[in-house]
Formats: sequence, C-alpha cells, structure tokens
Amino acid sequence: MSVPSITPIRWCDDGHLELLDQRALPDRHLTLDVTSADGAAEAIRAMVVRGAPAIGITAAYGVVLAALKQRGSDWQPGVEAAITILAASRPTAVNLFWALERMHQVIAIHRHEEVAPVTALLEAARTIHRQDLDDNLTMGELGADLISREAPCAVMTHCNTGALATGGHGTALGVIRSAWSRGLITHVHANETRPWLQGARLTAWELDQEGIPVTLAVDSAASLLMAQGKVGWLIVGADRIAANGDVANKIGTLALAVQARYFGVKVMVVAPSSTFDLEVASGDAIPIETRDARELTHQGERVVAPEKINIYNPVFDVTPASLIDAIVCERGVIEHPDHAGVVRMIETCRGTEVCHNLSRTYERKDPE
Ligand SMILES: CSC[C@@H](O)[C@@H](O)C(=O)COP(=O)(O)O
Repeated sequence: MSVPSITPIRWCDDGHLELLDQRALPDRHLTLDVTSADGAAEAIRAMVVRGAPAIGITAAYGVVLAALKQRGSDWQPGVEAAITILAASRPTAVNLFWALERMHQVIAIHRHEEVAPVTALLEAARTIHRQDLDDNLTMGELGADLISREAPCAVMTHCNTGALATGGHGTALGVIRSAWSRGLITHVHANETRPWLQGARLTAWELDQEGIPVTLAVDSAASLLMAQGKVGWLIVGADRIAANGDVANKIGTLALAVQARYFGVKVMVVAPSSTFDLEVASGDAIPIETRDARELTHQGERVVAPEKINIYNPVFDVTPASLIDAIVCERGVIEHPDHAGVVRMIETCRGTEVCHNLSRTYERKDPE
C-alpha cells in the first residue's frame, strides 16, 4: 500500500518544526516554521494543524522545542511549563494528553541529568509520529476487511481523518484508501463539515489528489444520500473513545449515526489505541470544545450573521456506542462496542509500547 506524500508535520534537523498550514488548503500551500512550544500550542489552537493524532504528534515535538531552549541543570521546570501550555491548546482529542504523558515519562527517566534530554525526547516524538503511520496502515487493512468483497459499495465520511490529520495514511480515510486499493469501495461521499470545512477543503482534496472518486455534499444532504441507498458504510474517526465505547468526534457525527441507524447504514469508527480514554466511563464526561462565535458569524471578512446574537459552536459531539457497528483500532476490531469489548481490546495493548494510564495532570476542561 503506497502512502500519500502529504506531509503535514515535519521535524527539521536544524531544530524546528515545519507545519503545513491547513487553514490555507486547498488553494494555497503554505508552511509555518515553529520554533517554540508556545508556537506549537498556538498552531494547534489556531488549527494550523488539526486532527487528533496530528495534534498529539505536534505537541510531542513542541516538548522537544521546549527542551532545546533550556540551558543549564535546572531544565525541568521550563519543560514542564511548556507541557502545561501545550495541554491547554485544545481539550477534546485525548491523543494530545496521551502524547504529552509519553513525553513526560521520558522527562521522568532523565530528571537527574544535568542537561535537558533533547535526544531522548526527539526519539520519543519521532516514535509517536512513526507509530501513528504504522497503526494507520494496520487499521486500513482491518477496516477494509469489514467491507464486503461480494458487494463493493459507496461510503460516506465526515471531517478529515486523512494524512493531514495523522502521521500519514489516515484513520477513517486510511480505511477508505486501503479499501479503494482492494476494489471494495466504489465512491466516497464527503460531507463539507461546517464551519471549518475540513471535508470540503481537506478530505475532498486528499481524495482528489489520488484519483479516488469523491462527491462533496452539504452536511444536510447526508440523510437524503442514505435514503436513496447510496451509502453502504459511514466511516469516521474519533477524538476520544470512552471506556463504554461512546465516541467523541467532529460535530455532526451523532446526527449521521442516528440517520445511519434509521436507514440501515453501518457505522465504522477508526481510531488508534491512543484515542481511547479508559479513565472516562462514558461519553458524558468527555470535554467538548466550543470555539469562537466568529466561526459562524463570518466567512472570512464577510459578516453572515448578526454579530451580537447568541452563538453555540460546539466542535465535537458524542455518538453512543449503541449506534456504532464496529470500532477499528490497530490491535483489532471491536464489534458492537461496549465496556467489556473496549477493555478487552485495550488490555491486549498492555505490555507493549502503548500506554493507557493517561494522567489527568495536564488536562484542562473548557469552562462551563
Ligand atoms: C484522524 S482524525 C479524527 C478526528 O480528530 C477527526 O474526525 C476530527 O474530528 C478532527 O477535528 P478537528 O477540529 O479538525 O481537529
């Protein structure tokens, strides 16, 4: 399986991070040089880089940038402070806290050293980055195995879960790529994903680059497409999966899953084990990010709604496990997810590199 050449996150050997500015895609290909942990946190907050795994990878390199700035033996407080700033960048994707926890473990191992452990931290960040690509390739095959060989079908996806959102290949879009290469899917319906238009600007662009047939539709066309029998599977990613299998993902996923159940469309969630949060019992406890009103009141500089009215702009919602047919992670597939299935699957990851003892040390919740 060839991996797309899109590189949203690149560590440069002179000691800085280069991010593809996803706000400018698809019409402009701009990169942003990030030289500090503050810069990495701001890039995550401002959505230069987005998508749960990509946020975690960026934060890990952000910790390396912080370590590079430390001089002398009292390096640890500065790096810890940077981790706190990175953790406050976005609240929902647990991959952020998972990656910071991994970096913190490296700091703990080297805490008595005279100088900041830049080499060890860079190796840890690179491992997180590399591992994510490997996991996506594995999930791509596992997810594609669920799609019937006898009846290739069209699929629908929401938001962007591709190479741009991950270490490469993608989660849900990775399954779509793998299934397409095996001749299992005929067409992709991409929802535009308001208000940031990740589906229009990023997913449609990624698929078009590779010649995978894609039709872009307004979000509200999804139920019509399903009613017309045009969708075999709804395939989406996740930002956080609770212990009972409830899934937080891009706003609109819940509505799509409800519609899918009504119209008999199967629902597949694709996410690496770094997206599971066993410390959260159910989806109710997942912090949901709300973003600036301006995302709804403006399109660029143009005002499209009265500026002083109340605005509700949650950017994720929670789909109950009962609406999900399968969760695909790199260690296997959880069919009809529930608490027992999730715990069994994540238990199989223990003893490997994967860490699931997420620390709440750094987590910041949105104000009520
Ligand atoms: C592999 S990406 C999985 C999720 O992070 C994705 O579906 C999503 O909701 C991204 O939201 P975003 O706000 O663009 O970061």
